[in-house]
Amino acid sequence: MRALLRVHRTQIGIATRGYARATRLQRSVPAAAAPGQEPPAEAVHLRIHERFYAGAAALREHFDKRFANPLEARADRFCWDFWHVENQYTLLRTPADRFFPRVQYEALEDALLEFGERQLGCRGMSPAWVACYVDGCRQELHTDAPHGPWAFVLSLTPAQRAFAGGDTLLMQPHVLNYWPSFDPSAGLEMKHLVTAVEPAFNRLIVFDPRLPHGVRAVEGTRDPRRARLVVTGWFTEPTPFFTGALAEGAAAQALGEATRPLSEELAELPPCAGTVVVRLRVSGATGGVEALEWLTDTLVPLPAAEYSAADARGEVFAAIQRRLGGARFPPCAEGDSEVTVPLVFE
Ligand SMILES: O=C(O)CCC(=O)C(=O)O
Ligand SMILES: [Fe+2]
Repeated sequence: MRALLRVHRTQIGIATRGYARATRLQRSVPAAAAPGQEPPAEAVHLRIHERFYAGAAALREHFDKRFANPLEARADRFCWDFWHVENQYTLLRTPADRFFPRVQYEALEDALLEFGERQLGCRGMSPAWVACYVDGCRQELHTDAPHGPWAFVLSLTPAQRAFAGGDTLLMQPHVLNYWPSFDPSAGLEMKHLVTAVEPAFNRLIVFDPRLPHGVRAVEGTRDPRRARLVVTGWFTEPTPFFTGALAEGAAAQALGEATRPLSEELAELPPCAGTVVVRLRVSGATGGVEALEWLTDTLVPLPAAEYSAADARGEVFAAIQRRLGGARFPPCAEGDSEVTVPLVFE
């Protein structure tokens, strides 16, 4: 057994935040996860969801109408900020809530919020941008670490692409920890260092904005109607929430009793940074946790002399599994519940 020497700045995001009852999600409780589901072997920093939004074509139509005739000086064409930071960002952008009609924007925001809550344990999102990339527009590598645990990019780019470039570029995690796996016999090229995701229409990309990322320069069209068009923002406020039969106060108290010792235990484990979201399936009959479902995991071990990266993650996940898997909620005759718990390590 290794000695657990290091104390680090682990913080469980639940200590300071309110509990949320996600009533509107109750109808969509998914099938039970397998009991004792194994923790993820590796962090996942990028998720891609095709055909994300049922209203994507209507958003596109709104854009197309506004820019249909370049000879028409409609007031609502005058909306873009040409955002240029030398050698860093060049694009057209405008706040999405002012660009789209209110009802359309709110429906999009609802879909994103529901996704964020259900899939990422995030209850909020930043105000979204609409961004348009004509010839020469790009974003050079950067990170958006403070903005929230996940960035999103929803593409409204025409399916028939009239330009080259425009991919979202995300540095592969191994590049940030290069030397342990360095192989002097192998050369590496762009595709080995960076993951490129094309802006396919209605594709939602969700990624860990701590990883250096950017947008490959668009080449080939100066027409906004044929350009790369995306809605972007960040999911924020990782907060526990529950669905099902449990009463809010009882759930909060029981969860607190499990997370307090977990927090203390994690503070003694090797330092890690990232967000782990786990969903507990709670039996109404017994109040016990029947299954843990690992929703997301961007946990990266920080260098610690006495731990390998795999050991560090293993210890952390074992502690979470033990403490949260052993949580006891009050039995509840009305049925089962789900408790979604984001754990923020910083
Ligand atoms: O549009 C993209 O693919 C990425 C956007 C981005 O990284 C940003 O706006 O900070
Ligand atoms: Fe970014």
